[in-house]
Amino acid sequence: MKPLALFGGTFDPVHLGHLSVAWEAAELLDAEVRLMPANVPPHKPAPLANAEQRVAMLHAALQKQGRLAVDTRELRRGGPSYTYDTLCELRAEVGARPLVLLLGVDAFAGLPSWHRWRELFEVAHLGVLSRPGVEPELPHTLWTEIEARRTDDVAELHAHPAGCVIELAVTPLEISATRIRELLAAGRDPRYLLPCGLFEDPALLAPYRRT
Ligand SMILES: Nc1ncnc2c1ncn2[C@@H]1O[C@H](COP(=O)(O)OP(=O)(O)OP(=O)(O)O)[C@@H](O)[C@H]1O
Ligand SMILES: O=C(O)c1ccc[n+]([C@@H]2O[C@H](COP(=O)([O-])O)[C@@H](O)[C@H]2O)c1
Repeated sequence: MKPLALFGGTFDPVHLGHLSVAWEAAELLDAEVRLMPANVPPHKPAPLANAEQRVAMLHAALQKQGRLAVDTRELRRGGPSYTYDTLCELRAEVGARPLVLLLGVDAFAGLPSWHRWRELFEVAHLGVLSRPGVEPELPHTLWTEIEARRTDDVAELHAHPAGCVIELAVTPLEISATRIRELLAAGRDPRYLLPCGLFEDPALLAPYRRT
């Protein structure tokens, strides 16, 4: 069964790095991919753009394509966006359909600090996306947990609902939301780091510009 993959993030703002890796993950895994904005990201300062503004940017970014969608369940749930809770909610909806949690290798390295992190593997597979400029040393506890779960065979992810870890070598794009916020705050125009839909309405990038 075609997996459902969730790519969670703060998306403050969504940028071409997010879109490109999500798109390639959809191709590599032959999966339906949803971008899922966090309400309150558990390990980050509060975003500059509020939930409504971040969703508006995601919709503007995802125009004119049919492969990537937005899932706003964490915003509707409110409170801190613990991924384990989200995946359990999804598991109850999709039955035995394979679920894949997509995350960049920087986020993956921090997994042992996540809420109920070892139980994540019971509800989903993990798809770890390479990210340029980020080659973190994985903590020993994480290695131990993933050793027997690693695979490079996508068929394994289609055959089981959860439990595998696959590395996805995606095209490296050294783009971060931090850098984009810095550029916008400095009055610069990061035109080709962001999806063109974000420039269609000046209100979309207003949270990051100094007036
Ligand atoms: N250029 C990129 N290549 C690969 N993965 C990425 C890239 N940018 C973000 N990600 C991944 O996307 C997910 C959501 O990231 P997030 O929304 O925090 O963006 P960010 O650019 O890392 O933001 P910030 O700079 O504010 O920390 C994380 O799993 C992160 O590792
Ligand atoms: O569940 C957790 O404890 C947890 C801790 C840190 C991050 N996450 C999730 O990881 C995703 C990426 O987070 P971030 O901070 O890189 O935007 C986002 O969906 C967060 O909700 C989840």
